Amino acid sequence: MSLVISHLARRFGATQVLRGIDLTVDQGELIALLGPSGSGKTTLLRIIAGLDWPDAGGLSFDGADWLAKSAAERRIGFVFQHYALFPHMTVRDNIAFGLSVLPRSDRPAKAQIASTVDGLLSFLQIEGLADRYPAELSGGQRQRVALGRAMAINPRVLLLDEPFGALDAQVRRDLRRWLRGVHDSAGTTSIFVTHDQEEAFELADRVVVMNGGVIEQTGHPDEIYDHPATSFVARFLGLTVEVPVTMRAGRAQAAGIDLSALPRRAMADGPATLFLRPADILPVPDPQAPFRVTEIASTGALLRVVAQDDAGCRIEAEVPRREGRDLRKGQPVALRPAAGQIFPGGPQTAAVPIQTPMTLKEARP
Ligand SMILES: Nc1ncnc2c1ncn2[C@@H]1O[C@H](COP(=O)(O)OP(=O)(O)OP(=O)(O)O)[C@@H](O)[C@H]1O
Repeated sequence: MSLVISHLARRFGATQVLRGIDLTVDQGELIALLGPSGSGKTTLLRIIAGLDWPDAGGLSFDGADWLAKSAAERRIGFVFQHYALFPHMTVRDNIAFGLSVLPRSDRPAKAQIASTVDGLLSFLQIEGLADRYPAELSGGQRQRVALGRAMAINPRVLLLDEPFGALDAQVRRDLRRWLRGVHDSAGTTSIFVTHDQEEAFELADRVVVMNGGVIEQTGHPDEIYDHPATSFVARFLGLTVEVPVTMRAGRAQAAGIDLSALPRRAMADGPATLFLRPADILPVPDPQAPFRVTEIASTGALLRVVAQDDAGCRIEAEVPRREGRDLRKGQPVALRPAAGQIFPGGPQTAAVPIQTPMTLKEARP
């Protein structure tokens, strides 16, 4: 019972918001749509929900054409960022709502609805809130209730649009774990939208990274983290240090940076860009090195160390406090990246998606 999205396109006026989305979501999967603002995540979710229609492409569930079905016929559960609970109804009545407005022929008997709601209240660990009104709940409690309301109709697919976006960090973390548990026990197929990388990685079975209306990469969180497929994904996932390098006979070279540990790769000679995470760069005191420490600042457990060479190349590293205790401002340092990605092309062209990333971490020289 997969949800199959094929070549989906959507334009609003002159703006092409979705440019050919292909994605298959399997039964029971928890998928995160991750991407910056305006990348088309919500538009895709709304089309799946039946709240909007594409200009081209297909959408089917379990072989049935969903574009020919109304939102109600699709039986989708939807949770929005801003709690859409009915303020004049208790939690119990809010959760019962979806069932109590079904056509008479499909509507369960009152006692059946009450027992479904009791079951959900207990499953979602919100029994104590049953008789409260939304105004008497915290933000986190409201989102639990909103999920209860979405799940009451036993949805084929559960869609969550930044469900925790309006909540503070600690509540978000608690709710994430709670949602993952609920998802696993209920076995629902779920798709949630977020622009929070940590949230996507902690929650999802698979992460779909979107940018400018296309899918840049789909994969298990570890796969995306370790092997970003494009320079966009690399930047988005924190590989924010970009160093121009030259590829020669499969080796990356950059003045003053020790890339000797990097493996030989089957890449054409010429300019390329090395993408590094600040945490993967270790500055090591070395009197011969052309880089000098220009800034050291503590962020708590980590030291943020900036090193610069005479040519103006500026590289920022994050070093565990203990490993960086010998570093001093003005000191010459050699830079030794422990891991990184290389994409062909200089820094200007590195923004163009390239399909052949190079992983330095696991490859052998
Ligand atoms: N009904 C509409 N009419 C015109 N433009 C729209 C409409 N809905 C969305 N857009 C535009 O489509 C683009 C994608 O919007 P969408 O909400 O899908 O992005 P998003 O990735 O969910 O962003 P965010 O994280 O900010 O919610 C934006 O440029 C937005 O302004």
